[in-house]
Amino acid sequence: MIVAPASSQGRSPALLVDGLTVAVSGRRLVHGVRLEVAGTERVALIGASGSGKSLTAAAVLGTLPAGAEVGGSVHVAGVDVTGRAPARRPPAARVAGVGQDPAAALNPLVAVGAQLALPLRAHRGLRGAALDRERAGLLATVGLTDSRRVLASTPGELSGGQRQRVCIALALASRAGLVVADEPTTALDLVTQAQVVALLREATRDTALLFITHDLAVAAALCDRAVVLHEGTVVEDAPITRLLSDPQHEQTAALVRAARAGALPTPVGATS
Ligand SMILES: Nc1ncnc2c1ncn2[C@@H]1O[C@H](COP(=O)(O)OP(=O)(O)OP(=O)(O)O)[C@@H](O)[C@H]1O
Repeated sequence: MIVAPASSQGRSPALLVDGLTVAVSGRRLVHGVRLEVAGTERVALIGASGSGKSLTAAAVLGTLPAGAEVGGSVHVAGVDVTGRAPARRPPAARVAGVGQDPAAALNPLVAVGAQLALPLRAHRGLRGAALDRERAGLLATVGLTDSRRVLASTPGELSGGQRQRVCIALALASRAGLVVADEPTTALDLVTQAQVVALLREATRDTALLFITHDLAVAAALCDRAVVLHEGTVVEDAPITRLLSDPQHEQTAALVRAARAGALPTPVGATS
């Protein structure tokens, strides 16, 4: 089903999640989430641990656990992909994912070059010299200039930051209109975190980004707007500058305090 155009230009948003509910083993964990990401917008989905960020991201990516019950709708570029696995979505509704653990996302036994070749062949039909040029170009885009060495390396021969750069290159390889990055900097040291955030900003210049994080400071460095989740419900959706200066919900205020203190957020209602 094609949704009605959302923007004034008459184009469907890159992502429209409406009334999303997710239940696992009969337990409702996401309750009617609504969020929208326009064409080249970068939006943070933010909340404390357990607030439902990853389940929402998984519903968008089509990677919910088997048996999860989904309600409401997920539209990517106007295409209804609710409950559809990635392989059952048309190319126009492709979503690229970057996870929090690059070591888990990459095949440890296969050289980076071969892993990068897969989406370039499958989604863009590249072969031979064109494939080689695109691989080197993608690695340069993510700041890996020693492309010959990186392409020949297995993931274990790279640093954690280099592995995450490879994952971002993989996400860009399919030219999906929407990138969903679920806590992609969590496993990295502070300096590498800042580099990966800068890279994501640059790499998603022409792409929509849904950036999942518990850290409002990281979100502010990358995104213009944030959707705040609490116990599976959206409690606030506003420009990040407004969230920082004038949080409307207690949970947002807790995230602001945590960002200012450089610490992890304490869920609202916690007694310690
Ligand atoms: N496969 C699953 N089976 C059962 N419960 C789950 C499953 N995945 C998540 N949950 C539960 O759903 C709730 C939301 O989890 P989710 O992973 O979406 O939170 P999150 O905001 O991404 O947290 P974190 O920041 O810690 O990753 C939590 O209570 C979690 O325990």
